[in-house]
Amino acid sequence: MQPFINIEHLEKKIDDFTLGPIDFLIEPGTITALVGDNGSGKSTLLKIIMDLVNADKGQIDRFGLLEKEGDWKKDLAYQPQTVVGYDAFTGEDLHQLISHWYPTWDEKLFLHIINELHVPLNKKFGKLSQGVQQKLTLALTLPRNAKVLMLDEPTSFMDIPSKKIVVDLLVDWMEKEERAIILASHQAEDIKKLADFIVLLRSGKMLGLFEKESLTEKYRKYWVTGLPGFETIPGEVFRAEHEVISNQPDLSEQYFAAHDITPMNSMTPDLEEMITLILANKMDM
Ligand SMILES: Nc1ncnc2c1ncn2[C@@H]1O[C@H](COP(=O)(O)OP(=O)(O)OP(=O)(O)O)[C@@H](O)[C@H]1O
Repeated sequence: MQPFINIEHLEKKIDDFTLGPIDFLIEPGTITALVGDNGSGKSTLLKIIMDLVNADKGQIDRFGLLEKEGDWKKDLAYQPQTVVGYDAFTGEDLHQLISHWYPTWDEKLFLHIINELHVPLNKKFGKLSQGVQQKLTLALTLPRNAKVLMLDEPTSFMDIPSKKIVVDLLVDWMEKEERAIILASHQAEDIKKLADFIVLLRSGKMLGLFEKESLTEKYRKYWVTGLPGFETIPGEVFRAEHEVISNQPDLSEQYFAAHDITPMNSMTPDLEEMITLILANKMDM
């Protein structure tokens, strides 16, 4: 199946910051999370995909159309981290304006989101709290029914119950047609629940595109005392005082047995921990 978006050798320099080279595909039916430390280039990458910022090198193929050709914008719905120009309008004003621009607008879905997230439509956007602004913005983005939804930190200001509702709304939205989501997020729970793939960015460099499970499944974390400090055990990719993470648990456990070492406990490491270690460059990949 043809990918919705194909990004090849993309690079962008802004002052002393360099994004890229970036290479990845967005396939129909997938959710990809862009994850990286602050200032790693997630928002810039989304803006380049949306053609709001020009890249210096590389190319983006959107729905089979290269670069600037064709009318692809209706197929890409983008929710920026901060929306500009909404403040003076009420939710209802924005609803009327935006729903008219999109022939595929799903009014039922809009009303459902407003209802689920308790968004008042009679107040000016600028007077709403940041969390409610995010809810209203999502309600004005999701019903456009684009093929690809690009969300930049969509739940960062929301309360915990609302974040859960948004995850459910996005899962439902994905199920209706062949669609895809690109999500820039620092929210570990959203990433865990939603992402199929994770693009890791560190200071503008793409560390890779990982299947979410691949970041945890093959690893095992052991709590262990009595390890020789001078020797790396088979499979070891990370060590702290009484912790070892291994990418070859069988070999590590053979080593423990051969050296009369009994781990106090072991478990599959948490996704958040693995991402933290990789971004901090503390783990051998
Ligand atoms: N308009 C701009 N002018 C100057 N520098 C910019 C501009 N936009 C982005 N940058 C720089 O580009 C880099 C990447 O910023 P970007 O906002 O893309 O990161 P991010 O990963 O989205 O960060 P965060 O997680 O904090 O939202 C930063 O160093 C930032 O200062």
